[in-house]
Amino acid sequence: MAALQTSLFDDAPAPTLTPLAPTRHPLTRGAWVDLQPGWLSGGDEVFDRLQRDVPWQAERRQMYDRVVDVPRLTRFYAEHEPLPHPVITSARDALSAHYADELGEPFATAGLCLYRDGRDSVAWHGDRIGRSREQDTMIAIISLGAERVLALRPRDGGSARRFTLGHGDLVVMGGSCQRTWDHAVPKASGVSGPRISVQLRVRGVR
Ligand SMILES: O=C(O)CCC(=O)C(=O)O
Ligand SMILES: [Fe+2]
Repeated sequence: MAALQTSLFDDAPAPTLTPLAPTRHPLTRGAWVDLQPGWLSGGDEVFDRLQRDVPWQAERRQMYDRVVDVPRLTRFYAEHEPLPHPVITSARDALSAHYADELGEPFATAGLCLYRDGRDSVAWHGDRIGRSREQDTMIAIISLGAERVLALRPRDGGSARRFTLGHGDLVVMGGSCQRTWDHAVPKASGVSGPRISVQLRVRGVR
């Protein structure tokens, strides 16, 4: 019965993307981070739907000569695959339009990650599978749910930066960031609630 299916979210405010006006934080070596806290409002409904509907999978990742469990759940949406919430499509299109001149191509794929609590994390890495190994690119992330830190550190040494991402915040890593810096979401002992990260990337970059 349709009425029953929607009733769970009937009282929730509709998800809304506010106009894009991120603040740029330059890093070293032509890397930068754009931030817009609270870009998505009404994200509770989005979080609940994604947590419930996405076919989450345990992640295995090749690291050196071993395959290890990465402590978080993920789901990758390839280009043209239907996305699990319409607001992700709207966000992808708004970001593609906003960054068109600078990026030169649209955002195409969506990687979703579920950090079940503060014990889930992702270790230091750059998204260097594909063209991003040699070329500048952008990775846009919408953060939902529990506040977590996105840490960044230059690969050639130097001091790390930490950006706290809250519910509905947008962060875009750009310029040389994937090649010259690494990033991580460290374990957070005080965090008991879940976080969902939605990462938008261009074709051929992971
Ligand atoms: O959780 C995040 O916001 C970052 C995830 C990430 O860096 C990745 O999956 O490549
Ligand atoms: Fe990453």
